[in-house]
Amino acid sequence: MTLPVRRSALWVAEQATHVKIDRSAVNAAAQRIVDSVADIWHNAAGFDTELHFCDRGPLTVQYLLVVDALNFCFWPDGELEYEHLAGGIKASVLKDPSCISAARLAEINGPGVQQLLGWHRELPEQEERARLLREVGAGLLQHFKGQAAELVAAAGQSAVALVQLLTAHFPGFRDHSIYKGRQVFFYKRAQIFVGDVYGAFGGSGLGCFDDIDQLTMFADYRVPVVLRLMGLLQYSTDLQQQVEAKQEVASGSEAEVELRAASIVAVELLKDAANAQLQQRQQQGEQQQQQQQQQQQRDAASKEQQPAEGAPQLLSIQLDWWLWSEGERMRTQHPPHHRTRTIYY
Ligand SMILES: Nc1nc2c(c(CN[C@H]3C=C[C@H](O)[C@@H]3O)cn2[C@@H]2O[C@H](COP(=O)(O)O)[C@@H](O)[C@H]2O)c(=O)[nH]1
Repeated sequence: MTLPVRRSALWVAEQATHVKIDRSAVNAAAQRIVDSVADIWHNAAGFDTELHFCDRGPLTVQYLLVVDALNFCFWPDGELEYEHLAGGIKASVLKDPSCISAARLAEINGPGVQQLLGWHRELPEQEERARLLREVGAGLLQHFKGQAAELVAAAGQSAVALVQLLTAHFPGFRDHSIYKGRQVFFYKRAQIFVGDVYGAFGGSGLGCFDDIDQLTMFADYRVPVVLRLMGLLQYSTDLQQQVEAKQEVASGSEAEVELRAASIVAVELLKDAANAQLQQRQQQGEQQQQQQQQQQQRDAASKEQQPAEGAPQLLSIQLDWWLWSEGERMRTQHPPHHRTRTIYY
């Protein structure tokens, strides 16, 4: 089983006119990634357990589904960031774990969402966020005994199956567009939910997925900024002016779809180049070691050149977390991100 995300992103990138991928920048960018791979392993392995509620039990899964049902479009508030979403809901859960029960979610209203986050003013699209949470509560009650952990268990340790269950039962997660007459898929909040469960549980227990490598990066509005600064994405003059002037890029427009698709394809190219460089370093390291051994054992029978043990390979989601963290860290210095009013990212 595979997701339709990569394939449809490639199809868009091949004919994009508003956003181009500069393949000549891939190797240098991959070098930067490989030079900071220790940081990536730390970041990727270490899900941010300070920021998030993380007791490695079913309540953690419930919490992550609520976070990722609301994980979109903070920018109209100007002050609201992802950490306020994740941290605010964590504080509410610590005070009253039943606040995110399916029954409570199925009844929540706009002010109830603001209270769940502990935010000091009305949230952007507050009523829409309440509707999406009611949809999650009703869907969990109807299909999964009210438990997000049951939803994850129903996927049988398959990341792809979990994305399919989410998009089948919860319309708010069906992140797709129609581009030049064809349906193209991003599934950003569905995929990031799987990535978050994987990260929160350290890849074991409810976070164990045999096909986690099938997930793509999460097409948001933060990572494209970083990819463009690394020289991987080039915007048309019109799009560049629109983004820098903080003018909205309409949801479903060709430029918006191309921005998201090019981000997915660029991260795949970056991942493949970085993994090739990691493999090469591993082999060079082994060859140097072997030359030293052969130097010391001049008369020993020459050893069969063993193929390099598979160097640890980077996943798209690990690259995504690193790129996103870079974007978050530098967000006050970076140029503006594109602004699209959407429920998807
Ligand atoms: N591609 C990608 N996009 C991500 C995330 C996350 C949160 N990930 C954390 C969860 C577990 C780990 O600990 C990660 O650190 C949020 N977003 C998106 O960014 C935007 C928010 O930006 P700002 O307004 O600056 O907070 C918005 O579209 C939101 O949906 C990610 O990981 N990758």
